[in-house]
Amino acid sequence: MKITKTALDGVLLLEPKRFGDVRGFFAESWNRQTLLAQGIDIDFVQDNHSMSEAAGTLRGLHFQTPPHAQAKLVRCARGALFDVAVDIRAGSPTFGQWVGYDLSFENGLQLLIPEGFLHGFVTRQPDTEIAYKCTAHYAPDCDRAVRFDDPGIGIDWGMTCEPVLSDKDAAAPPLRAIETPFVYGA
Ligand SMILES: Cc1cn([C@H]2C[C@H](O)[C@@H](COP(=O)(O)OP(=O)(O)O[C@H]3O[C@H](C)C(=O)[C@H](O)[C@H]3O)O2)c(=O)[nH]c1=O
Repeated sequence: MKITKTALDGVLLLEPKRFGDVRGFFAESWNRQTLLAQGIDIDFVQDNHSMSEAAGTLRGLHFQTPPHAQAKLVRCARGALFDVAVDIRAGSPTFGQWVGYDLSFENGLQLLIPEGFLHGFVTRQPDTEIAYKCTAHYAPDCDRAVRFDDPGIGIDWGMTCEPVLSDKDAAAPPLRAIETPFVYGA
């Protein structure tokens, strides 16, 4: 498992080893001991899987508030997507800053996103499927959204057309308008 730090403290890019043979490949998409051996002590309670039919479908920017805040391990099970994390930890030197990575079935890359970050992605191919593990269960009352095109964050989604959005995401407020209950280093 190759692990690469990103510009946001705590957000990591993971590359599981693929064992190829005449049939295709095998990879461990998550192994608690493998990550623990590299100092990452994390366990998950829920797996999510969504499929987006159109290229240019954008889901996010989302997070859950404590006590149901979620860390996520994100991968692309089919197709390709651009995955984004935004630091919303009060006091963080990178508060409001973002990182984005191309995750695809082909490259097998994963993004590990701790609590205290917004998460969103835009698909690059039709029928793209995302699979991600969460450290806390879904809690609708704690589910929050921030608008994907918040000029205060300034994410370059690499889009050439208007995204396909849920009504919730289309109506999401800017980051400055919501309470961000996370503290850097807590
Ligand atoms: C997230 C979630 C949703 N749902 C139900 C609630 C709705 O009836 C339906 C669609 O939910 P939503 O529109 O919030 O789904 P996404 O827009 O894909 O949201 C997710 O996308 C971003 C990128 C994330 O990182 C979060 O996991 C999550 O916010 O699934 C559940 O039953 N359990 C869940 O954990």
